[in-house]
Amino acid sequence: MAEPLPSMAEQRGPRRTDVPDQALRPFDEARAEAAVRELLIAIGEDPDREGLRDTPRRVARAYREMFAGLWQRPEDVLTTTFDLGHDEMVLVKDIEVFSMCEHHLVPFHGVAHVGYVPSEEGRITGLSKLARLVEVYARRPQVQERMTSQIADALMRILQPRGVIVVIECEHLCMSMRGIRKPGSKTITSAVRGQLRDPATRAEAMSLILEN
Ligand SMILES: Nc1nc2c(ncn2[C@@H]2O[C@H](COP(=O)(O)OP(=O)(O)OP(=O)(O)O)[C@@H](O)[C@H]2O)c(=O)[nH]1
Ligand SMILES: [Zn+2]
Repeated sequence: MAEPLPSMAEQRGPRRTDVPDQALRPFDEARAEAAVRELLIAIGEDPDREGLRDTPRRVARAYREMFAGLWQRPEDVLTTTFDLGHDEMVLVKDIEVFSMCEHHLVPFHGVAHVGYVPSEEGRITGLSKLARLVEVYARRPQVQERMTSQIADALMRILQPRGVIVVIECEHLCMSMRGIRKPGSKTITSAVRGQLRDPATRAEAMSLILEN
């Protein structure tokens, strides 16, 4: 007989409301594997049948990759900056995003648009770094609203631009493949900081984002 697992009540720690910016501990592949094996048993499957034998290991590795953002800091990806003297808006559109809904641990995916107005000195970053920043926050258990504001706040803090706009459009599979089952619905979130709050600048950014 397998040892009974401790009840959820026994396993729960104190409730915390803050979201840590970093992983609380290193990734524990053995624990992830054991948990997936346990999940397969819980859904009535045989984790020892041929097709499932390697699944706990595969899922553990896939989770390590999908949640890799927990071990990354935005400072580490926004390293390359240049003083180009360009002080007009820079916008990178249609950055593909895959994240995991923290309520159901199923994916949500879509696109992110990230724009900023550089500081007076025109300090800018590499364009790919904006996409890397999106990845840092997407590869975590997330809600779309928090991911949107985390990206905006990290850019403001590290690059110190005059303003930032982040718009994210995603389909949540927890609304498509289960629950309410509404495939195709899109959730749009935005976070606007600094000078981009100004209606004219914001409208310019939004028209660039929405035009095809
Ligand atoms: N605001 C927000 N809600 C989300 C996000 N991802 C998933 N959700 C919602 O989180 C909610 C969780 O609701 P619960 O009632 O606790 O869970 P549930 O019974 O599985 O809910 P249903 O999905 O309605 O079946 C659902 O309404 C989801 O649509 C997100 O990124 N942002
Ligand atoms: Zn969900």
